[in-house]
Amino acid sequence: MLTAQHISVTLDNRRVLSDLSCAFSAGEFWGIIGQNGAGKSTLLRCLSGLITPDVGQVMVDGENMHQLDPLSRAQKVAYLMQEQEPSLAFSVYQAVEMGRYPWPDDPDNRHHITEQMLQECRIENLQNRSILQLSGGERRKVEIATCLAQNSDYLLLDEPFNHLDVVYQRFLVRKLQAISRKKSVVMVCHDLDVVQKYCTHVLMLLGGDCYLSGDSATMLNNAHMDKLFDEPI
Ligand SMILES: Nc1ncnc2c1ncn2[C@@H]1O[C@H](COP(=O)(O)OP(=O)(O)OP(=O)(O)O)[C@@H](O)[C@H]1O
Repeated sequence: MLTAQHISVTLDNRRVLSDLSCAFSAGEFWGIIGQNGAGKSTLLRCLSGLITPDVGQVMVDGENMHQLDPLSRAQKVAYLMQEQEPSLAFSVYQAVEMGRYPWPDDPDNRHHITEQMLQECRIENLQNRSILQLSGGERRKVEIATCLAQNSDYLLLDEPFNHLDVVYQRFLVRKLQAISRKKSVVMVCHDLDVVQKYCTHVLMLLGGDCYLSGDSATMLNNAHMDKLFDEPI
């Protein structure tokens, strides 16, 4: 289980998250929703171990996330950032292969998994291209394939559908749903229809120390939506 226990985060002297607790288990597909600036990405950064909360802790399978070495952490948790700007001219194949860095693969196995991921994510036609020369959607597909190649138990995805066409969005959400039957998938998503249709659980960040979480059937009602967005949607 991946848990945040009473975490508070301050950035630039502003309290962004306050006394937030949540828990994510295998077999669950979580949608994190909230207004712009509510702290969704900050929470994912905390859960991934990239930033340390001022108060509280993040635990993964009984261990303190911030006491794990980077490789052990990456074996547990894969994190797709909201936006990533590549600066080095790796090929698509090399970029996806890097997802395997936490694991001591032999070269054949690494090659096999990389090829498989390129195919599964429908990007084998891009494999020799430089990641610097891809369109926004193509690059997003590569970032997703890299994340999935990591094969971690917990997938943290910040707006994974950014830049993707509608067909690929539908393909991806179904893929994430299938993955979530064995692992834990936690995604920040602004598309409430997608969250309603596919997520088993929802975490709503309402600002300050106010948040709600539970199964999506209970959470996604009009009263909660009005609270979340301060006006009817
Ligand atoms: N590095 C930083 N330094 C200072 N403030 C930051 C930093 N990163 C984020 N913030 C602030 O923290 C708050 C939460 O940001 P965060 O990116 O977590 O929000 P979000 O809910 O993911 O928003 P969005 O839906 O717009 O992506 C915002 O007010 C933002 O301006």
